[in-house]
Amino acid sequence: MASSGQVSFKLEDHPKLPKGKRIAVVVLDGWGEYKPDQYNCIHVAQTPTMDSLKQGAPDRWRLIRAHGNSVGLPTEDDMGNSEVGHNALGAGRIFAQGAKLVDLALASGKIYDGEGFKYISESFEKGTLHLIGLLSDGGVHSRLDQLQLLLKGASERGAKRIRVHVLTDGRDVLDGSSVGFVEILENDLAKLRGKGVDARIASGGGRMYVTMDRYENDWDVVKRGWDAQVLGEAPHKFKNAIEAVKKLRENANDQYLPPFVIVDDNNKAVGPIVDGDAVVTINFRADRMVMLAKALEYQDFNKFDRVRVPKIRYAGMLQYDGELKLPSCYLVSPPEIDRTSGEYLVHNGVRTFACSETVKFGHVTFFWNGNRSGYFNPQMEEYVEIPSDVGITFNVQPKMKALEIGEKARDAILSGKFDQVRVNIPNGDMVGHTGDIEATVVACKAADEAVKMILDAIEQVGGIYIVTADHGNAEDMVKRNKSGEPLLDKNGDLQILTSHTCQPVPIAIGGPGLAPGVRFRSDAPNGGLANVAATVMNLHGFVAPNDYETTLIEVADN
Ligand SMILES: O=C(O)[C@H](O)COP(=O)(O)O
Ligand SMILES: [Mn+2]
Ligand SMILES: [Mn+2]
Repeated sequence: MASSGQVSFKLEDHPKLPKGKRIAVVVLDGWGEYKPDQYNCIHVAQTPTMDSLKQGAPDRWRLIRAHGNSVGLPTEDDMGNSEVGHNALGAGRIFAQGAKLVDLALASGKIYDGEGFKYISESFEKGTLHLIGLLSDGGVHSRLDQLQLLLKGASERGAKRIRVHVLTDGRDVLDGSSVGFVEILENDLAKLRGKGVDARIASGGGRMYVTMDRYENDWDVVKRGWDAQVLGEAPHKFKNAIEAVKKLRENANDQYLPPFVIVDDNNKAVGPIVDGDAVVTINFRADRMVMLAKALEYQDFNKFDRVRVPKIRYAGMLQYDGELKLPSCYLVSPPEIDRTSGEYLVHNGVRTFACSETVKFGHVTFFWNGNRSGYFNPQMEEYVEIPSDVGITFNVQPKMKALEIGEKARDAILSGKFDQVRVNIPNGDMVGHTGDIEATVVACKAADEAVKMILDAIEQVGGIYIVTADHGNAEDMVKRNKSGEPLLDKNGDLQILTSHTCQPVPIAIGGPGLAPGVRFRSDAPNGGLANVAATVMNLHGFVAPNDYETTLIEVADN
């Protein structure tokens, strides 16, 4: 049996469950369970397939935890997200995630002792330190308090000139909150200036329009950021970032603010990135920083014309891709997510097909495999990416590519070439993030239709399905007070929730191939996403490794 290093990947046979079943693993992105009211788009939408799973078999449907400590986040107030959710689903264990690792490194001061910080600090004497990243307290990609600590720590350790390139959020936090975050940052920078550090905001833009694209869906997004951050060029110029964000918000929401640069009295950008500077991308989460990391680090790069490629010392907050070793320098070591279920299964003869559309493709591949790009074994795996629509907000096309994903999965199941067919269906999440309730209802219906296609195929081949989600989103579209009542803003308008939630997510198993007596255990009430991998391994006829979180199922004797 193949093994890597000291690790044996051989799995024990399950004492009761057979091998060789075709299994569909369906992840509905952003599909939580919440009380049925008009702001619960999953409830409002027609979702007969998901409804039937819930109503049909009480011991084969349950809820599992998908937020906070159950996915390795710092606190129980942290909502789940795709990275930590798919990591837990794929790896079967709970790893302290980037958010937590950065917290610890900042609290202990170890962040400043590492190679990454030493490397960038060589630029502090003569160059500028640039910090680029998402400015919010969402805790999904980055956190404001971490940026604040880093600003303080770097200036105390010799950074004399600092430029911050902000990406406004409104997706993991309320739309409109960007102004407040910029104010807090400006305040901190003013304090640093009081101490003799030349610290300023240099550029900005909304995260979905500037810099934070993912999975190479639209390089123009990264180019817009490059132009502003590196070249100091943008269609909008302001003397002051608070004024910039307030003004640009008149025509766009936080996620989509156009790029701007801050200029001096001579209309000259105050902080382009030049030779000798240091750059840190402050996001800890990988997917939406990898593209910029490539642009900053790669000599050979042809995704857009960089015009000028400054010789910089660049470090990521974390290393974003363990396989590509990108970026090569980083401030905090990423979680070491090893021996994922995907790796075990290919070593045990399970042929795998994984598919989503571009915006979620890396979720069922890269995140699922522990932030690792590529195949474990190309002979055993096929990953299919359906191109996402480009340049639109997904409330315009709420059906997205759900049916295409359903078709690809169906064909893969019927082909007989695969033992596991794994998909992510993005609609509830991607449309939920737009805050458009009507469109999110359409999105949920489309996702449900895709699930039906997959379940029908499983029915035809006598297979097994396992349907779950990575975190909540579409099940609650408003901000609420402690008793669950929707909150209004100062104009009396509903406060729309564009972000994820802390709600649990459903998990259902079934299909004609499910052995009689298989049911969810009643003694794992706190089960979460990390328990799914052992469950899937069981359904493939194997016992999960000892250190995996326990399985959710048992086989009752009939
Ligand atoms: O990156 C995003 O789109 C959001 O910040 C989080 O959404 P995801 O975790 O579902 O990808
Ligand atoms: Mn997600
Ligand atoms: Mn999301």
